[in-house]
Amino acid sequence: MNGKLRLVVGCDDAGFDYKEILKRDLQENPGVESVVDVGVDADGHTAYPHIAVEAATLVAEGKSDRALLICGTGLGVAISANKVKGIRAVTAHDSFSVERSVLSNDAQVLCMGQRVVGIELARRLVREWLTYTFDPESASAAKVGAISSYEG
Ligand SMILES: O=C(CO)[C@H](O)COP(=O)(O)O
Repeated sequence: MNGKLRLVVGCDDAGFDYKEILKRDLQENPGVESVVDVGVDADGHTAYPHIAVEAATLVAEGKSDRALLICGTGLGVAISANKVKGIRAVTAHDSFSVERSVLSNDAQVLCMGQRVVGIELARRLVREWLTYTFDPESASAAKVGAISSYEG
């Protein structure tokens, strides 16, 4: 990695508007190398679990560094992404949780709900999210390792 992030974005039809806005922000962010969009598109109706698992799989396979997923609440996409081995997906709508999702949990997937959070806060939180990097030497690392130890 050259220090820039390879990202994947995805949503269901309830999260489409935010996904498009946040994708544009990410494409213009100098810290971002690439943004892959796994849908849905404007007239797409794929259910959120399929989109979330596709995005999370790209991360688990090392093809993307992180994923940003949007549905109505941010809950279903997180539950679904967490079915992919090695993935730690969180729903977060506040600054502290977004920070700790990376620094405490080494979460690679951030999920938000278009029906829950205002767009300007969502845009700010995504900007902040990009600035954090997990420290594998931190005290949190052993706890993240303990999470992984419970995976099959
Ligand atoms: O928010 C969702 C899932 O967590 C999704 O956008 C809507 O799901 P539904 O309430 O089952 O339609």
